[in-house]
Amino acid sequence: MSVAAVLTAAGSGSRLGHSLPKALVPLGGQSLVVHAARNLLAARAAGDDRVRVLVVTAPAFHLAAIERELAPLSDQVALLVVAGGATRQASVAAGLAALVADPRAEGVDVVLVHDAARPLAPPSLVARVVEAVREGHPAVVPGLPVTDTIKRVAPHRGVHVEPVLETVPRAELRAVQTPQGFTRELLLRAHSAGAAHAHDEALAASDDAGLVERLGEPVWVVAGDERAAKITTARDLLIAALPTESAE
Ligand SMILES: Nc1ccn([C@@H]2O[C@H](COP(=O)(O)OP(=O)(O)OP(=O)(O)O)[C@@H](O)[C@H]2O)c(=O)n1
Ligand SMILES: C[C@](O)(CO)[C@H](O)COP(=O)(O)O
Repeated sequence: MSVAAVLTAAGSGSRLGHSLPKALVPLGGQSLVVHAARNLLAARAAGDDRVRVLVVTAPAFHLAAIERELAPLSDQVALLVVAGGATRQASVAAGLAALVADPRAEGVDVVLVHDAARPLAPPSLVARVVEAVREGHPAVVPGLPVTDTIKRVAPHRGVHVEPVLETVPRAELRAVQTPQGFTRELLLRAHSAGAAHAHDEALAASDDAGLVERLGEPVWVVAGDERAAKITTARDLLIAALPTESAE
């Protein structure tokens, strides 16, 4: 029994507007993908349960660069870098295909899926997700309560003033982060069932738990962590670079 992680790093980072693909953009002297990988590998769930196989999805033209970045970690973990796909879902599917084909993943029964775009997700969050899966929850996501009031609208193309349909009860909402954790069997089944839509951005699932929901299987939420914020824009990168009080 052991844990593997698929670390998605194949996005271009178009909204970040950097000359490098987002995963290779530096933050405090290390690239985002190295931060994310180090935090995954530092996590220790109960019983020294930790990530023993790491599959990283990379932009096809930057495979070698991502491999070079992560090479220093190869003495801590069985490491694989594979080309991603057209969508995040397709990239995760490519990572899972590489995982199941690798003999080093034979004993893996829990798989995490994590975004390099969330480089500062702390090891304690990773361990919390693994432990919730081990406790018998086959699909687990970290989530934070939302602090804004959320309204559902009726968007119409080309119309810049949108009518509100309703205010969604905020107490029921969670903003979901990564890493998300799954039993290997369930994650493979969810991706297999969703494969037909994986390459279409409009139809692909925006997270892996969404594919599990489409199967009709339950998904569970554990407490998220503000440090796991997603870096999407240049402003997010500036905020991530601010000193924090409680580095782990
Ligand atoms: N085809 C894709 C698209 C995204 N990702 C990964 O999925 C995570 C979340 O994606 P996002 O933050 O949207 O990253 P980008 O797609 O790179 O950003 P943008 O949409 O601004 O181009 C990131 O770690 C990204 O590298 C991926 O592996 N393969
Ligand atoms: C997986 C995710 O990070 C959970 O919040 C999010 O759905 C990724 O979305 P993106 O549009 O691919 O950044």
